[in-house]
Amino acid sequence: MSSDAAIAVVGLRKAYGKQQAVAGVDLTVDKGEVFALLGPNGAGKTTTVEILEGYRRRDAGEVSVLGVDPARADAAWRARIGIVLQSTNQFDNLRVGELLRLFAGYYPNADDPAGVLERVGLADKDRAAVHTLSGGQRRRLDVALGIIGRPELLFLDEPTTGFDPQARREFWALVRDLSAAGTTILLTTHYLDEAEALAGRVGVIAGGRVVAVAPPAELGGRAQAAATVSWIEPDGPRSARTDTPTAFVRQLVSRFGGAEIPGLSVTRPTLEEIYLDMIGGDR
Ligand SMILES: Nc1ncnc2c1ncn2[C@@H]1O[C@H](COP(=O)(O)OP(=O)(O)OP(=O)(O)O)[C@@H](O)[C@H]1O
Repeated sequence: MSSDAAIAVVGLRKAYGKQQAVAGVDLTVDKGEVFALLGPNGAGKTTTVEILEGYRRRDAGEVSVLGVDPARADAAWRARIGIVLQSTNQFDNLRVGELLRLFAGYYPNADDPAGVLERVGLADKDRAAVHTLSGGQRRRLDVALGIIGRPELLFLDEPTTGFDPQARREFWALVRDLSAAGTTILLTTHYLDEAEALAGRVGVIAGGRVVAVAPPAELGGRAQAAATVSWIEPDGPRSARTDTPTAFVRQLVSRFGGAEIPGLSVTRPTLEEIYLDMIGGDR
């Protein structure tokens, strides 16, 4: 397996009784990459990620995470990865800053708790009890707990569920900062715009297998897909699908005598359309 890979998976399989949750996943995530795992409910994303995190045993396959098999990982390896877990209410009675300082104590090279609270937008909640946080604030605290140990590799499982639009944008900026600082990030999300905004590559899992891996702009031949040109004629709106939108628009321009073409737009299929096409057979 390549030494440049933060995560390398070959032939991963896991069944729960008769249910084959992961049916031969191959996956490589390079160091420094932001990789988004997409897939419908029940596709096998969480099972795959939990195996990578060392929380679940696999039935078969080779797995290397930061050069170590997570099934045999120790505390030193665990300190190098960060996991943003779904919230638990185990620490509800602690104060936000107190909880973060407690977690910082578990890591050999922890970040500054006050600085981390600032970065996740919770600086003013240092003394608030955890149970008083809103859903979105609680999720930001989960992120703070995931990054306090300065992880080399960060797992983010549906990190922005419950965020308002502004909080999502702020979170995206935080992910970009972490990425710019060299953190490798494996993200699972159901938000296609999130994958498109953050990920260098996306992998689509369906039926326990990776069915496609590509940069978001190229997934499923998106970059080459036919374009739709839309405009408005005096008697109503028109649209046309074409492989040569530039030539098509040139013709329109000459037909409109060089004047502005009302309502003109040229669009390609969205990532969501391509994705829904791709998983269509699995729903
Ligand atoms: N602990 C378990 N016991 C039995 N079956 C399980 C268990 N965990 C997951 N499964 C099954 O394995 C399959 C894959 O589940 P998994 O949670 O990995 O999917 P997912 O892609 O993360 O889905 P979602 O998007 O809904 O989170 C599903 O059919 C699920 O019902």
